Amino acid sequence: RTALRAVNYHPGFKSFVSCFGVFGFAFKEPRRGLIGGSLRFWHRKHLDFDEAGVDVIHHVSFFPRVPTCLILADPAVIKEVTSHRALFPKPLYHELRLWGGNIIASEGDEWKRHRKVGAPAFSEPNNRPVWNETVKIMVDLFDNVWGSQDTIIVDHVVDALTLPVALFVISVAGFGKNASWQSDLLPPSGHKLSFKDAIHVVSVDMFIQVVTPTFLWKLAPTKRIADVKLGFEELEKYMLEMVEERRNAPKKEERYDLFSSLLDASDSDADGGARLTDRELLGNIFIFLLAGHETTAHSLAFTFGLLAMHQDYQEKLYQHVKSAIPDGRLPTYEEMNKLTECMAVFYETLRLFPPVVGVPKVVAENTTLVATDFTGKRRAIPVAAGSDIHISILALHYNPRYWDEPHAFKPERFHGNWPRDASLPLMAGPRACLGRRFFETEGIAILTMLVSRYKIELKDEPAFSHETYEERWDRLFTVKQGITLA
Ligand code: HEM
Repeated sequence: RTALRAVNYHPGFKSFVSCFGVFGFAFKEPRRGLIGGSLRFWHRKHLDFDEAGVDVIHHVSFFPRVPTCLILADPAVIKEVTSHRALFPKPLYHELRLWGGNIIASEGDEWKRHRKVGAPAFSEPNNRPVWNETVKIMVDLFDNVWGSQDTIIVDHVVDALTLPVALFVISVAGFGKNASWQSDLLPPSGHKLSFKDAIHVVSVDMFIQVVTPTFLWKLAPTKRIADVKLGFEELEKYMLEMVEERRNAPKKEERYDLFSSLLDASDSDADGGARLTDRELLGNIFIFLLAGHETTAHSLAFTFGLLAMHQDYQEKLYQHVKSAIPDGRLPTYEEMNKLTECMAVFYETLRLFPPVVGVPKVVAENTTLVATDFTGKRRAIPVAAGSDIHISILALHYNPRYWDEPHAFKPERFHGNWPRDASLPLMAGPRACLGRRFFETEGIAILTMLVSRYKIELKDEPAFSHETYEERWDRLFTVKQGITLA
């Protein structure tokens, strides 16, 4: 009652266990009144807001504590929150400080220092190498793995295709770590896991490390804990090897990639500029590797699924790619801006399946947010210092006030004029995604190359031959919610 009074009895929903944080992830499926469930937003999309008649609602829960959380799907209110970083900072994301402080899991001056080190590597001159490396990785896949086969059957699109591609691209373009389909999918000597498997285990199961007490972690009494522990140990070993290899490499040329910026900042002889400790160096290597491939891999997988379900659109995309790059040669970085249809397909995929479904903020000082309800009335919602805010990217992307037929796949809506403030898969304001252009560059290169050579279809399986379109959609797009929507 106190929590409800604090928000002027503004509409919303309550549950015993919160939808957010570690418990939201532990109990994912919502149960009426009892469990909030992190998947609530996936199931409900914009429905809670439709029922409330306004695009700002509250969530009150009792466990693990009694926070008042405002959930936002209103572009104007979201803009207000994302553009005032000091008034609405990010929580610290302790779960993501596994090796040390880093650019994603930090705030204030600490974040400024990390951003100063990382940002230059994402400026325009570094996009061309991202494109060129992506093209090389795709050519290696086509020529040396898929070869002359007419039909390639991929049983698990993320594991076998999009995850390795995205990991290879960030490894090579961000860290100068050479990648090849022949060697990188198996553990090299001295390792028990491949680099891909080590980072995958950690990204999927990092919460196990967070919730396991230290003595149990050391003992690793169950197979699950032992597997995750091995993943952590192996990933740390890979990261330390990368650091050592680059530090000991003869200086043949000046490099300006992300890894160089991070290493320079952690060099004890470095004078001036932003500095990183050794733990922060590992913290950032981990977070850039993670942020640089996990979201991209799942977005590409959803894109291929959507194109497989919409053959008409895939044909349109194919014709577009053929007219932009007519003679079947490899696409060049200069041609990227011509590939507008690929971009529209990505934006629409990210609208329907935003990898980051919501972004948390906290309220630093007592303030008031003003939302306009569906009858046009302005409502002032008081928010006390210490309250939580959750920007629901999912609800925003399915908001029928901004998107016509929000559940339909219609990439054409991203040509011409579209409501930019209602599409925020990469967030906005000073804490917006640093890798936006990196993702767009690698994504367009991958999509262009794949659709120009292959037609993406769902595998014919007799067990599913009588499925309706809706049943097929549900089977194909059953989501899992880890650190990203998968
Ligand atoms: C589909 C692809 C991607 C999506 C949907 C995405 C989404 C996001 C979102 C929503 C945030 C804000 C998170 C928050 O405030 O809690 C973010 C931050 C960030 N992303 Fe991405 N991202 C993508 C790709 C990438 C790539 C490829 C990289 C690096 C190569 C990257 C690096 C980062 C970094 C460093 C931040 C933190 C920025 C800061 O706080 O200063 N992201 N991303």
